[in-house]
Amino acid sequence: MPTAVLLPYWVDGIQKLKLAHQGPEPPAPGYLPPALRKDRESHVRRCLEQLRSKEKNIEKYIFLSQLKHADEPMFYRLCLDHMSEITPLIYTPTVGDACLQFSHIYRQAEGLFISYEDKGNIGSILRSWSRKDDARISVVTDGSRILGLGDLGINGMPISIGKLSLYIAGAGIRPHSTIPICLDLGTNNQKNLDDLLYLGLRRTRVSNEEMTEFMDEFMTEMSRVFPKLLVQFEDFSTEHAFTYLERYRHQYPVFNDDIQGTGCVVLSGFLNAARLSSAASGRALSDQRILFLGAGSATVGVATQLMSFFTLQGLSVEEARSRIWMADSQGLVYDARGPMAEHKKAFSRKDYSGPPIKNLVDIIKYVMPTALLGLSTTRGAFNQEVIETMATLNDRPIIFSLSNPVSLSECTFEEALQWSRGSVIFAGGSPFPDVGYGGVTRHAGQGNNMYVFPGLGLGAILSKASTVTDSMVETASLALADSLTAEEKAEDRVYPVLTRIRDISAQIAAKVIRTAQQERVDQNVALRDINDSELLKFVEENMWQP
Ligand SMILES: NC(=O)C1=CN([C@@H]2O[C@H](COP(=O)(O)OP(=O)(O)OC[C@H]3O[C@@H](n4cnc5c(N)ncnc54)[C@H](O)[C@@H]3O)[C@@H](O)[C@H]2O)C=CC1
Ligand SMILES: CC(=O)C(=O)O
Ligand SMILES: [Mg+2]
Repeated sequence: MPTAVLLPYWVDGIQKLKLAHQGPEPPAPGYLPPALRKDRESHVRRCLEQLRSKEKNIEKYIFLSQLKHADEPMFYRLCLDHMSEITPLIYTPTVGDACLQFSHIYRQAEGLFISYEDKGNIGSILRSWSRKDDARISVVTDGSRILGLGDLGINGMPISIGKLSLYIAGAGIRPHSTIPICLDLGTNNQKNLDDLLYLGLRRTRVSNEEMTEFMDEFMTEMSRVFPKLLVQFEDFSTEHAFTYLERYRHQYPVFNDDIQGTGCVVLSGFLNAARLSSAASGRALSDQRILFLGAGSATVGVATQLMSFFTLQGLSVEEARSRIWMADSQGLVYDARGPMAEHKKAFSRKDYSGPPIKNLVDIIKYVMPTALLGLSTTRGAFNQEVIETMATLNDRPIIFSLSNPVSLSECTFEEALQWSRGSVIFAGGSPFPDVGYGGVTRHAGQGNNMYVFPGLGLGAILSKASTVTDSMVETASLALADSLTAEEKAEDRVYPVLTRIRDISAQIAAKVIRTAQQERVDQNVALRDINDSELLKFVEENMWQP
């Protein structure tokens, strides 16, 4: 089996990467201990035993990273066979710690680092990637807003790596088709700048103008060197997230995971939650009142997706907008409050002009929300009083505590259950363990974009979409919402169980391909002529198996 170990080497002072294969393919018998020559299955158990022997999650992360380098198929075999155990170790919450400690736990090259000092020369750095023709998807971060942890600079690389591992595990994207990229445009994180082991440029972030010049060169060269590449922007700080999505989305196949992926996954969970709450209250979907805590890129992405869905249900744009309220660190967002960032304006309330309402309980009493969605990076923001107030107002309050990692979640699943006396319909951004309540095992949904980006990406890649349209994103959301089984519905789940991710990704991908066709952005036109079941089969057959 080939393994994807990347070894750095230098030509004329420029670092390049080459794939090193560990031993011949397949390994010559002498390289393997006798028991392994016949029996690979026992090695699965051996790897699992080694993983489980580590006490700290960060040690498990390091072990898994090294396993991926040494024996990639085995790493993905473990991911697929033990999805619920491994995902929190390679993704949120552990990936948050891996980012915080990246410069200290760094062992070997993985992915591409492109720094501001490479400006003018970005094309040659990209051309040093050894599998250019295979490249299909890249996750690109500039490390400026990693999860809710803020500006981590080059230490953000594990987020690109972690997301791509989920593309491979969750949707069967071929490992050698993925390129994790971290852009180093400096960092304003003093702790990193003072850290002698910090691996990035030791400078504060470049200006907006300098960044835009850099990004223009980067995107131009990316499309030249990797003409078939889909780019996922990840964890850019708020304004840059919006700016670069808008700047490139009509020119290249790109999407922003935090804006569009999150919008997509939260709409999906919200639709299932609204169905459950309506069974208790009889309230129509269009009568839901949604309050967000946090008014950043993720919140605006979700609010935009909800609004678009409500208009499809027959509401006017203004009626749809009127169902949505936002609160940020200064309280309720409303026009009369004064100047505000551009991205908040579309959802700033025009129907309130009193004094600022800063306290969340007061905001809830004013808005009377049926759903409270947290994307505020503020642990404890949904305290007992907040949840009790929501439970007083609603038979089944919808409370999604979506900030990552767990240490920044607005509340835990257990808190939400206890304080609402079991009535809550809950999802968290990170995984929360099951909780026994009233003699029943309750399951927290994981409202995380990881449920949709693998399938959305696979659909875009297989259809060879020239752009990723809003309708493709919306299709992915509705496909996920529709994917609940009868058993999952009976268990009050708002997202499917994670172990079904491959099936779900296949369904999402097939529907995304159909939407790409309807919008005529598909370049793989041969897929237009096959029926739905053939299309699903085509998708499944194209999923890489470890
Ligand atoms: N579950 C998921 O799939 C996703 C979760 N997220 C999480 O959402 C969080 C926010 O992400 P972005 O919107 O991209 O960040 P952002 O930086 O654009 O926005 C953060 C917002 O939170 C507000 N905020 C900060 N402190 C607050 C407080 N004490 N009270 C009320 N609001 C406060 C800020 O004013 C800002 O509006 C992060 O923790 C991130 O990990 C982001 C994307 C996807
Ligand atoms: C999940 C994700 O994309 C985030 O927390 O930023
Ligand atoms: Mg993100």
